[in-house]
Amino acid sequence: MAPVREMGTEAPTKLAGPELYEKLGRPHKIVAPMVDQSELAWRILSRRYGADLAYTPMYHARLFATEQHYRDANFGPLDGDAACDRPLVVQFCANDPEYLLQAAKFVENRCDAVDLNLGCPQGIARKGHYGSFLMEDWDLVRSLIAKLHAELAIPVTAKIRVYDDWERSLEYARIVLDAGAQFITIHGRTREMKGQKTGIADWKLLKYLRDNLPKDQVFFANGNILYPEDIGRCIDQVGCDGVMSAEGNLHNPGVFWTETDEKDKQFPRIDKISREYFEILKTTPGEASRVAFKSHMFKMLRNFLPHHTDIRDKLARVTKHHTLDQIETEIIEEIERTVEKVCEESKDVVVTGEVEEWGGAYKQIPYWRCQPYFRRVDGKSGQQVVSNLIQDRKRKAENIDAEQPDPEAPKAARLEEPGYRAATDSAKTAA
Ligand SMILES: Cc1cc2nc3c(=O)[nH]c(=O)nc-3n(C[C@H](O)[C@H](O)[C@H](O)COP(=O)(O)O)c2cc1C
Repeated sequence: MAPVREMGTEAPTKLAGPELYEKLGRPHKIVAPMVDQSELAWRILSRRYGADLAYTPMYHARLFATEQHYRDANFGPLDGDAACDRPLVVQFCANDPEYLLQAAKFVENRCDAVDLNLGCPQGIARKGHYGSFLMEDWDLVRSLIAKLHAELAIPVTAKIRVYDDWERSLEYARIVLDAGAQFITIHGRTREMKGQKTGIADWKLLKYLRDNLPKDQVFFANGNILYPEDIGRCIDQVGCDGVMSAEGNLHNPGVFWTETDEKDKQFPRIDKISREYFEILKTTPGEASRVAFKSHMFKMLRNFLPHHTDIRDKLARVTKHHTLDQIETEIIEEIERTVEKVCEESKDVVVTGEVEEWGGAYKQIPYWRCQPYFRRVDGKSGQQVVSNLIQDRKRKAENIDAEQPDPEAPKAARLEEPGYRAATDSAKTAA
């Protein structure tokens, strides 16, 4: 059983949002909660590359409250450790205030706040009636947050999605805050925007919400982060306190590196980052970090693996039965040997394109470095299209090849990743 406060005792006094934000060192680069992906090892790695706050994956409150095995598998002895895993917010999904409180009690001394997931759009959340499917049940949202606000020793926070209707989105955010949430993270996409329909997050709506919520409300924006520069752009455009990234962080932990423009930090070589991540993995106990290994590697190496299919095949064959020694010799060392050789033979330069209408610029990054993922369009990888776009602009600037425009360049506008979507969106707005 989780430790329960004695009947009749006063609700604990705890930090309000602005005080908590100060205490945590005013974090503004935030690792998003990600099921099976924002586990301890990944959080440690992301912090080394600039993240200053991290969220755990979403845990199921009832299972966490009632099943020791579930807790042990997901939240090991070093999770929330003062030396290696703070500041930390632990996220739950829930539809029962009692279970939510019981679950939260287990972690109240091992994190800085507990977050309620109000954004999960997946079928499993519809079935279980949690995440974004509570957007129709504001009374339940209120009672879940209010319960933690009244009875948990640490602050409660919430992460929500938006509605198409801006006023409704604002009303919803106010419900969440009035119930007691101290930080609010707003993912600028609606519940319907998922999978192929992901689309761009709406920073204009996020700005509207920011402007109409209390000035001292701690507000994190989520969505559309491709490159480190996008973090500053988002803070400027939305006026938020911090920026949360999920997919951008998974494909490139360097996305949070804004201190310098060193390419080894912003777009780490995949041999170096694989080694660094693996060394962390060796020191992090618990099932969660081991389970996440393969998926992290596939994402960080996404652009590299099509060039080195032997490594892709070996990685695909990794199972939970592989020992760390086997992983080291079969995968990590193989990547190191291969990238060393490639680097000797190839040009290792990051080329930044012109500033696009959406306010940022695409980059051409060597395939052996971490970089954002662009979905395939018309059989072309997004990265190919980005390269073509940059080359085309360069040629035009140099007045070369004027008669033969690159046939791929116009297709860039049809790519679905955030930057591309932002490009088409702002073009539409301007029109
Ligand atoms: C692999 C993965 C797992 C996710 N799991 C969670 C989760 O546990 N809780 C949550 O609130 N959102 C979750 N999300 C959503 C992200 O936190 C984030 O809101 C969304 O991906 C948009 O941010 P992005 O544009 O930076 O990817 C997940 C996203 C991904 C890609």
